[in-house]
Amino acid sequence: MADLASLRVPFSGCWRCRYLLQPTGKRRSKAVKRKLQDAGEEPSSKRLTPAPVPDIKPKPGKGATTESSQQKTKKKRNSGKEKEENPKGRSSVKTSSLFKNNPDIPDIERPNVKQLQEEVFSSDSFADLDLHPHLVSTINNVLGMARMTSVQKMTIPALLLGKDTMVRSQTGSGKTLAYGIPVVQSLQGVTPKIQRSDGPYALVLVPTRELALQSFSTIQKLLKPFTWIVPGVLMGGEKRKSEKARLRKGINILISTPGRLLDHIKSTKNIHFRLVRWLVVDEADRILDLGFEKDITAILNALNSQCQERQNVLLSATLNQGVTRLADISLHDPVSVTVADDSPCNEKDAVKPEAATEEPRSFAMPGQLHQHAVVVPSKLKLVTLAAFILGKWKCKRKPKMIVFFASCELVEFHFTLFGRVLIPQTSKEDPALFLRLHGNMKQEERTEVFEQFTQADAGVLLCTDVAARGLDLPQVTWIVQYNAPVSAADYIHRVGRTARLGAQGSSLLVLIPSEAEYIQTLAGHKISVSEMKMEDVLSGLLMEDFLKIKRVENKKAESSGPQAMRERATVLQTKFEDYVHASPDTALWAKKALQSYIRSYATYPKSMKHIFHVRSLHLGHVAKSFGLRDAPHNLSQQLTGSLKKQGKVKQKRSDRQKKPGAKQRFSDLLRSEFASGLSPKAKKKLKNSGNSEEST
Ligand SMILES: Nc1ncnc2c1ncn2[C@@H]1O[C@H](COP(=O)(O)OP(=O)(O)OP(=O)(O)O)[C@@H](O)[C@H]1O
Repeated sequence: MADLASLRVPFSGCWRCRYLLQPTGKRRSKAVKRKLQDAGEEPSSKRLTPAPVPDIKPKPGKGATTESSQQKTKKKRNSGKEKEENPKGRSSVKTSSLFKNNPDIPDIERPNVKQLQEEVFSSDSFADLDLHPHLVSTINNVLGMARMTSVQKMTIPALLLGKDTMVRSQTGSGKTLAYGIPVVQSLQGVTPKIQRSDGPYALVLVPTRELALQSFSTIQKLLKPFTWIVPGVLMGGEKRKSEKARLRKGINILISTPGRLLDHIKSTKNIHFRLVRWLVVDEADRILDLGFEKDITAILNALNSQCQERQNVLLSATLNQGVTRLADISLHDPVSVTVADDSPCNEKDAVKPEAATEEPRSFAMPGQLHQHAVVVPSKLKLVTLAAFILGKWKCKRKPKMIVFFASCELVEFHFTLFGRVLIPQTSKEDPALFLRLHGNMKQEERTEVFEQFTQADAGVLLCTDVAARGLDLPQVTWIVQYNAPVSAADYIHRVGRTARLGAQGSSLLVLIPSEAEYIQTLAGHKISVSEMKMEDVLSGLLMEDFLKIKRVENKKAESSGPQAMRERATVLQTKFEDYVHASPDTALWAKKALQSYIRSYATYPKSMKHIFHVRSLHLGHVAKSFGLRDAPHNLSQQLTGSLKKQGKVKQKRSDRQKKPGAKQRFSDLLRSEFASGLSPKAKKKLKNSGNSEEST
């Protein structure tokens, strides 16, 4: 695949079981349901006349030949696929219906919850604090800030008193300065004056490289009048050698990701923590969770063995009382700063062991954030996302949008697919910035993309959760979650990339019908999401001329309304499918992306499996959202094969004999996917009824 990094692109419980186990005709819930088909149209499963389809020529080449032979075989057994005779009498399109045999979309009622709100700004100015006048003037003149935010007003005095502090306040409320200002204020007053060669006085841990760079930049600005204090950043992906050299020269405020810091602790002689007075753990719930446990324990051991007296600060928008459980952080008589508190705990509870397991029920959400969810059948997911992006790009004010995916592979797939399929169709005069960011990219590229998106007025950033925490990307207008997050906390951090510091922002969560219950889960955390109708998103396609169907002159009137919208969605889907099936390589590439999706789906925590379970997925339908015309039949082998390659399914022979291993489990999982939960008997019945999986 060509590297497209720099492309500029112009431009629910039992219900689920019923859907999987019953033929389409019987999929009729008693609950009030909305149909995809509008009232004027015959029910999809009964429609006999083929729907009008676009005039798209198959791509030439090997893949096209393969595809057409596949299609020939399909024709015999397939009653559900649409085809159309073009004027010359040739069958031109072979796209299965996007709008047939989909599960019903459950009605979503906006949950009646009152979100926790914070007052973002206080009425106090930085000059009201007992800060060095040069620091105040730097805040006022270099950073351009006069008033403190609420979290700053509450946190800075506590930290200036030397207290250990746990800080929770909503995303985009100014927590970086809430710790940055007291650190700088205290270090500028150290006598004798700090020397570069002294090494670290403050250690700031953050979860990602981009956040490390961002926090470094803020601290650097604050240090403008105090040139003798040297800040520095360590992060994976950079040359170790140059970092070692910088460490040797001396860094007084050290900002690092845990992994990289541990790397240096193990391998760099010149790193010591003898003078450390501050330990700041930003996004502490993330850093102190299981993923970083080993690293963080080793770092804290190194710290504890060298410095006894230090002030500890933990911060996050989703800080919970359990964060100190996994790490040996001995907070001494800590102050708990919570700007909007809904938890039953009071300040003292913050350190009580029994309170440590308690998850706050809810977290504050930005007041100007408008949250939406759209429920879309799997088959229509891809076109809906494309329609949403295209629709927003047509608006007068171009969007600055972040789209979250579950894995690096998914980001790469959609980045390339959208780039290749949408670029040639959109205006050259109005090119959109289309970027991607994920953990498998080289650091230079990550930094470049981060800076490019930061500076852009408009653009679409496709990314993983690497961009979910802490990043302060200015003027982001839309957050799209194409794959649901694994926790409410992750949801909050993702949407928190917009509507920062009182600004307006919107978010869209894309769910398939079996995931609709997730909206109630969010409501349990006092997160209120309103429904956006799929049809409204798809109707944006009516503005796209490149999706217009070329009709035979005088033969048929231009369709309008829902019918036209469906036709255009089908044209767009066909374009994606044509690209994916243009060669065996692209088809394999799409299958791998599909594998990645299924793998990521299997990683939802146990507590969420009733909503997100691979068995709820209909592989044939999901395949469509990867531009694949049918469910790949060798996916199981490919998946286990690739896992084996990665060494993830290595087992001793004796173990394999004892119990089914990862390979077997994955294989079972996917076999159930192929069967969509159907026993061979039920499958036969379904086939006889004319609703075989292949026809969906
Ligand atoms: N007192 C202030 N006045 C004006 N702007 C401020 C003030 N304090 C911080 N900001 C700005 O607000 C934005 C958000 O700040 P910051 O990134 O520190 O938020 P955060 O609370 O750490 O967010 P998250 O929880 O997402 O990490 C930044 O652009 C920052 O420069």
